[in-house]
Amino acid sequence: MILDGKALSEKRLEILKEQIEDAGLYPHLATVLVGQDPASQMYVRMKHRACERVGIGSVGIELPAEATTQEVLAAVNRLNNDCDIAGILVQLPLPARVDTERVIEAVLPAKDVDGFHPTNLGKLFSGHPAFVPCTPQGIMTILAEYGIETEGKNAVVVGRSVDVGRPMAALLLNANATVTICHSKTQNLPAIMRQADILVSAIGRANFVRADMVKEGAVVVDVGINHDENGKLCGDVDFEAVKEKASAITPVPGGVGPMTIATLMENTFRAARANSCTRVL
Ligand SMILES: NC(=O)C1=CN([C@@H]2O[C@H](COP(=O)(O)OP(=O)(O)OC[C@H]3O[C@@H](n4cnc5c(N)ncnc54)[C@H](OP(=O)(O)O)[C@@H]3O)[C@@H](O)[C@H]2O)C=CC1
Ligand SMILES: Nc1nc(=O)c2c([nH]1)NC[C@@H]1CN(c3ccc(C(=O)N[C@@H](CCC(=O)O)C(=O)O)cc3)C=[N+]21
Repeated sequence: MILDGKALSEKRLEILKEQIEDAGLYPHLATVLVGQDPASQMYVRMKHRACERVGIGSVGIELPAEATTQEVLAAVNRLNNDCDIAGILVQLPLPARVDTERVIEAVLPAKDVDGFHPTNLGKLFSGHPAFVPCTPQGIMTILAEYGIETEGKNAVVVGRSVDVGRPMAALLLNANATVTICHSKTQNLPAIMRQADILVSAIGRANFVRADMVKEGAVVVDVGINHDENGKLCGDVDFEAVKEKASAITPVPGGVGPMTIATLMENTFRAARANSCTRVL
């Protein structure tokens, strides 16, 4: 079974558009982009396009690559204090000189639609999620929509980043899976991966996950966004070989990525509903 994140995201965006209309709200998402990285520019454009589709206004703040931590903090503070902004997304990665931690901690947790603020991550890890990072939340939506059970299952998450691997593990744990988190120092990684009923790969290496690392019948979720030797977009998983072994698998493109963006839109609507000072503009 191919887990069609693209189709599911389209469906969720349609539903969301109606919910936003019915609520009589015109939520706004602000993105903060520092520098001119073409991939980051593309992601921000994709997010603004999704906003437009569902009836969310978007404000794009762009700062030069030389911006200081103070300048980024000032931009975030202005957005925190702007009643019309429901959600704030600081596009990552920030240039190395900028103190990413300080910037993320400056975003008001109530506007942190990325779910990266320590308050929101703490809530997630304590089993009381508020805003949850969009990529792992989108993956949970895929699993739920396709009726994939997590309770009691062995879940293996490869990758421990704050934006994907760690919150993915917390969500699976909250959903009663038995969770193992692996990373670049993990010993016997293929043997651990072969134990997985649900295998999530968030590494960032083309064709890392081969068929011999996957248990027959496993559910395989591919978070990776890479380019193969021919420059073609691909995930972490050797899709053609692994799909023969897996009971279900997400493709790249068209799997996790579109669900990340749909979840961002859902989080922004939630932020707007909770934001007592959001007015209809
Ligand atoms: N589809 C989507 O919506 C999204 C896709 N992505 C993509 O997902 C991938 C991961 O993103 P992100 O989590 O931000 O990346 P990071 O680079 O922050 O983290 C990668 C993780 O993979 C681990 N890792 C790297 N190499 C190996 C290895 N050989 N064996 C085991 N573990 C390894 C690292 O371990 P260690 O900690 O030890 O260094 C690290 O924990 C990227 O391709 C990114 O583009 C990211 C966000 C959203
Ligand atoms: N603050 C912040 N929040 C993020 O959520 C965030 C971020 N920074 N930095 C970068 C990563 C990456 N990310 C993706 C979103 C959509 C696709 C996506 O839709 N991909 C399409 C393919 C798009 C293409 O053609 O390249 C797909 O997989 O089908 C991928 C990756 C969000 N990120």
